[in-house]
Amino acid sequence: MRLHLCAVGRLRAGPERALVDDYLDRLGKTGRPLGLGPPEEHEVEDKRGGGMVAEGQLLARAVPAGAAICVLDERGRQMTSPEFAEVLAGWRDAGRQDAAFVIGGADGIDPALRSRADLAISFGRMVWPHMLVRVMLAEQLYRAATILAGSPYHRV
Ligand SMILES: C[S@@+](CC[C@H](N)C(=O)[O-])C[C@H]1O[C@@H](n2cnc3c(N)ncnc32)[C@H](O)[C@@H]1O
Repeated sequence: MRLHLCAVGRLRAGPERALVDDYLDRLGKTGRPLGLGPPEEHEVEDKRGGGMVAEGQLLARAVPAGAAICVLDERGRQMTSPEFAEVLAGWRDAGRQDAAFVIGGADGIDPALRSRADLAISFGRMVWPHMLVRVMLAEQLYRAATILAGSPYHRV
């Protein structure tokens, strides 16, 4: 199952870019024998000031047809890392070819796209900047792969 990180905004060179690259690289290596990955990033930018709706349309185009969709949203479900790993394994075992993880822009994720999501997850009730959410998502995807691989990276 390919993993797609679909996000508003370009992550330029800097600490967040370096962290995302590192976690996605590790995820690619750990996930391959598990049938997870390779991870791909899809960055979208609406230069016409169309706001959340225009961003939602660009994000929707970045989501592959038939993909399981998980939106990142502070109002979503808070889950443990092993629970998140189980969700991924469940989608993979159900034969999903793609899973897309969607991070919105300053105004959040358009309800039209949100309503198509299989899952909405929250990294807590506080709002985080989208670039930090991308780092946290990359880390949690890598962590999920290590949990499914039985590696000692994740400790309770
Ligand atoms: C700056 S936030 C926008 C918050 C916006 N006010 C809203 O209503 O969604 C940008 C994106 O980061 C993600 N995000 C921010 N905080 C989050 C959290 N606590 N949990 C999950 N995702 C979060 C969401 O995808 C959000 O669309």
